[in-house]
Amino acid sequence: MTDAPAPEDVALPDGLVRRDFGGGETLATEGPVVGPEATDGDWRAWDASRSKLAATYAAGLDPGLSADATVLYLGAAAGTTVSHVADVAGPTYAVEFAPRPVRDLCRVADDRDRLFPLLADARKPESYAHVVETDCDLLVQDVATRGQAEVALRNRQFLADDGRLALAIKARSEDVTGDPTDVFDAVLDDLRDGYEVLETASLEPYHDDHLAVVARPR
Ligand SMILES: C[S@@+](CC[C@H](N)C(=O)[O-])C[C@H]1O[C@@H](n2cnc3c(N)ncnc32)[C@H](O)[C@@H]1O
Repeated sequence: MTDAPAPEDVALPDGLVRRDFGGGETLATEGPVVGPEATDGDWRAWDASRSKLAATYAAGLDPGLSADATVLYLGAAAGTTVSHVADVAGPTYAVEFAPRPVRDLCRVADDRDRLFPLLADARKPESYAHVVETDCDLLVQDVATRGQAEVALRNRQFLADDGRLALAIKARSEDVTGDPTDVFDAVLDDLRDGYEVLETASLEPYHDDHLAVVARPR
């Protein structure tokens, strides 16, 4: 593992910029508006307090997003974060198992021809293996559920050998009462069955008791 650089030193891919919307610099992507968010022309503010992936950048980590990357996103909810990912990346498969947010996610995808919503359980990758490309460049995981390492391991099959996993571990989803540090260590230990952990960083102050992890398949 390496020390994370300062957030402003993390190189951003084409399509992702730092921009001041009036309250200081924040990340921004260009695309159709989703819900209440600050905009400037076609630029949309990507708020770290509403997105673990944006907070991962704010923590000084490079999650491996790149222009035209093929992305599998697990735990898409109503599409807040995955909309920004699809503004930047190529084909973006968005898995969410709760029907209600998927309705909103489908509306977000209506405006984006590279975003493909999938109503599916991320613990059962066989249910979407016929749709999702293999050799994905990036696997983003933000599923607030027990067994977060196991979900990442089961979906490793979709990643290219040189792909990246950008995972947000929520301690309380694994163990409500456990010390978050112990919980993170246990999840990272399990994750190492299939991944080499490259960088980790706390997502505070944006998201309490969350750890960002960037890893690659091994
Ligand atoms: C913290 S929210 C995700 C927020 C979203 N990533 C964003 O930033 O816009 C976690 C989501 O994971 C979903 N989830 C939990 N377990 C899941 C599973 N096994 N398969 C698919 N989605 C799951 C939940 O329904 C919830 O919408």
